[in-house]
Amino acid sequence: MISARGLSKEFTVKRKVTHAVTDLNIDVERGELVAFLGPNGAGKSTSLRMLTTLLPPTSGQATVAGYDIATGSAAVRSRIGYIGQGNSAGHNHRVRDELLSQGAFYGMSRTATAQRADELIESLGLGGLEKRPVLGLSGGQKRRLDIALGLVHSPELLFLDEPSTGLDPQSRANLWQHILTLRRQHGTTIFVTTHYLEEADQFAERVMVMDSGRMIADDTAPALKTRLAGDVISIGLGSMSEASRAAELVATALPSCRVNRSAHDETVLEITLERGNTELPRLLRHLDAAGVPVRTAALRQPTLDDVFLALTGRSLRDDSAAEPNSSSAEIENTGVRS
Ligand SMILES: Nc1ncnc2c1ncn2[C@@H]1O[C@H](COP(=O)(O)OP(=O)(O)OP(=O)(O)O)[C@@H](O)[C@H]1O
Repeated sequence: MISARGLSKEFTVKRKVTHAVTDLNIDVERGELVAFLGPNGAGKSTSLRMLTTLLPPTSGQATVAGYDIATGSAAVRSRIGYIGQGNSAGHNHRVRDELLSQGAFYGMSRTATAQRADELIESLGLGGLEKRPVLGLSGGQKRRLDIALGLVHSPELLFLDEPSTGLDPQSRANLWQHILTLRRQHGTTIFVTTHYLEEADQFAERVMVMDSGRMIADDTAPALKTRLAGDVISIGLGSMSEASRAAELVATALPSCRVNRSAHDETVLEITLERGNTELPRLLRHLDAAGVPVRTAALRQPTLDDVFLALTGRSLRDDSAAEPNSSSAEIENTGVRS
């Protein structure tokens, strides 16, 4: 569905060159759901705009839905849907009229457009809103209308640029349910950029990570986490000196792990390692036997943010995307010797 080789884009503004995207290589199979992650300015939108033929690349080539983006842009456009970051619907127009105009724009017959509009209104949960002006829709309803507009001509491939940004958690979850249902029903290939790491983790089969215009990772979320991040065990000690002693003992017992002090509490050690669930009991016994009582212990599965941190040394998570990690399990340890 998508094959890109060496795709690059430079912008020159007042003689200053920005390498927005450098040497991008992508292969996406029919039916895949791929999440494209990266911090602000990483080059995600520029990549999407090149793949959707909105922006000519500076160098490199790509075929999308079987056609070259440079020589077959009309064929590409007729086979894809692109939902950008802004709302695409006209504010004073009514929901169903917008869908009908979109069908006419793609050269569909009136009957086919009307049938498709009604199908999309039903499948995107817009029933009852057909005659409502776009201005009167909620944020989540507007985004669902945008998606419906992108799907009127039944594209094989749908590009979504941050579809859920600005929505409350419930509307985001609802939007994703609609996206997943569409995919299940029609087998649409979906390529989505998002700032929400949890969404990518939960819904995408494949995660591509961009940073500074380059692709730095491309795999399934579990594979990236296992290969790059590792589990994190946090253990709380009674004092700074006990934490130092525990850090030495841990580093000796598990030479391949990483031991850091928590940024929030220096008496807490954060130990990054593989197979945290089997290592945690061993570690507790070891510290106990050495006479270092552990006050608290917690095991956290890695997140995609840990993956980004491992790759770049920086966190991808910003405050607006922050959500508690529901998979962490906390275990109390009294520190009593056995
Ligand atoms: N039309 C343009 N002219 C000049 N520079 C641009 C243009 N479009 C993008 N850039 C620059 O290219 C780089 C990549 O931008 P891009 O919008 O692709 O990033 P992004 O990953 O989509 O970011 P965000 O998550 O904020 O949307 C940035 O440094 C941006 O300032």
